[in-house]
Amino acid sequence: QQPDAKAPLFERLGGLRGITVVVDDFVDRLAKNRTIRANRAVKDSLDRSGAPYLKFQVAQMVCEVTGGPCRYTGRTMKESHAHLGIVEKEWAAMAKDFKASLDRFKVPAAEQRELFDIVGTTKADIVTAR
Ligand code: HEM
Repeated sequence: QQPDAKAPLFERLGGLRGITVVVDDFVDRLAKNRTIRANRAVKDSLDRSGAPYLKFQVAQMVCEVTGGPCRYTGRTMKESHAHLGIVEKEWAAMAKDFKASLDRFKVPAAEQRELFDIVGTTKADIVTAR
């Protein structure tokens, strides 16, 4: 028997402790990423609204969608990204940073895949330009 294999993804990610550590690292990478910062609207928004707010909202969302006890209260993905004109190559850059953060904190491949499948469902609402 492998009881852990059936635990909610939230728990397999280390709960809020694990999730907040990964999200903290991820948002820092994203905010420094050259491909991401080359998008003027994204750069201005990151510089203005700041990482702490984003970290809080993203962690809250990841907690909820992985089966944790949180309730996401932020704006919808469409509302918060449509004005940014995010393109495919910026999504790819984000995905790379995301993986780097998950790797850094040794999240196993299966959990990474599961999490990225969930995150991927937001893509159509986030990548709205070309
Ligand atoms: C290329 C990919 C992405 C970029 C460049 C990006 C950038 C941003 C920026 C700049 C904001 C602040 C918008 C504003 O306040 O004007 C934001 C908000 C947010 N993003 Fe993203 N994002 C990306 C992908 C994602 C993904 C994949 C998720 C999670 C599935 C996500 C979750 C959020 C959340 C929860 C907020 C806060 C919403 C609110 O203000 O209530 N983002 N993002």
